[in-house]
Amino acid sequence: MSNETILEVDGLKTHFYTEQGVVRAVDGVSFDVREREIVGIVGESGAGKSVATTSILRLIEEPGQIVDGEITYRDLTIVGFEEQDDGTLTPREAMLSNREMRDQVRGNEIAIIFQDPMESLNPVYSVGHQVTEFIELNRELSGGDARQEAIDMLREVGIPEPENRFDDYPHEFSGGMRQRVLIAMALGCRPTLIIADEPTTALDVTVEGQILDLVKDLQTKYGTSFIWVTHDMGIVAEICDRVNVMYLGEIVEQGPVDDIFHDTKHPYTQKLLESIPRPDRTVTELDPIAGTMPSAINPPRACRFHTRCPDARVACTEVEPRFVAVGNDADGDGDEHEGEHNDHRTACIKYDDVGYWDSVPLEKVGDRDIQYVGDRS
Ligand SMILES: Nc1ncnc2c1ncn2[C@@H]1O[C@H](COP(=O)(O)OP(=O)(O)OP(=O)(O)O)[C@@H](O)[C@H]1O
Ligand code: NI
Repeated sequence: MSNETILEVDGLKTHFYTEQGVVRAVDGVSFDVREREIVGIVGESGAGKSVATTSILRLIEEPGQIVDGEITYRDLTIVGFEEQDDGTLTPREAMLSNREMRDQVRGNEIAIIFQDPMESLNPVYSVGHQVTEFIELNRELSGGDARQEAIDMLREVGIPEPENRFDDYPHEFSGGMRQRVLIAMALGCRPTLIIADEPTTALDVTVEGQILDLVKDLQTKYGTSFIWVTHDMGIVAEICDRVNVMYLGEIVEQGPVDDIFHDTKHPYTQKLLESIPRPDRTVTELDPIAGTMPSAINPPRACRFHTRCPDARVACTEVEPRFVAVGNDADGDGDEHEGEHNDHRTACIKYDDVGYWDSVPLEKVGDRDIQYVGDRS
């Protein structure tokens, strides 16, 4: 069974023009979302996960700008450019206006849930009022019908006695309950896709587990697709169907969750997997990924992960990795085309025929030697 693709992101670049330089927050990212699936975006802080998802809703603010790529939602062009004679890119005619984004896409087709419910909920209005208003804004429901729908949705997300809690204010709810309210709000608009940006990060593990269970149930019941942003591979394992692993503005590996976990290709993905919290290890025992993420203003050339990669060789500082299909070579004949029928892909030159294996490991050459390697970027 293969579900229809509803969202397609192709070569997206979103940059921030700051005094320090151009922050290449999202730098050529491609992925898609199909009907009824939960797609993860995972990576460390600063990888570009939030910038990528806010780009989808066209909520990027100054000094940020979407500078290249295509984003298509069903037959709607959220982002699209055409090249002018002088080589510059200008928005295509078909690209939705800001008004069309507001009226046709945001809320009613694609809804977003943020990490901190207190930022999304207004402290001076009751929870019930806010859910009702949001539903009125995004659906053809008003007055008593919207109120009833709000109550139904609050019940649906597990708020006990929603009629009695309707007039309570956000501060009268616990963190987990507030997160449920946001899910009720999003769901009440019957969107096709919900983008959830680390919505369980602030919650304790038990409450987080309850929210994840709730989302899985609702996803099955309503058939909503999700993009789930997280830094935690454990959460990816729990709820995602497919996942995109992001590092420094790029996707380094993508594919079905089973493949990513059991046939891991990219060394960065491997590191993320090793850092999953486990009951038998305390937080301080987690394997941290060595070093910190370099700046997105001057990212390392060629493979951006080479400065922290345990497997890095000189070639990794020279050759820009291509995104290659890495599906199982089931018959072991080394047929490189076999993988093209599989949607497991990675951007690591180990899996491309560009000289990685003949190259000298970086640890065997001093840092200074690297600077003399010809710049190919
Ligand atoms: N308004 C802004 N101005 C300048 N740089 C920005 C702005 N917003 C984001 N960035 C930069 O873009 C990069 C990606 O940020 P983003 O928030 O998408 O990361 P993230 O993967 O969501 O991280 P986290 O897990 O911490 O939420 C970072 O280098 C960040 O500093
Ligand atoms: Ni973020």
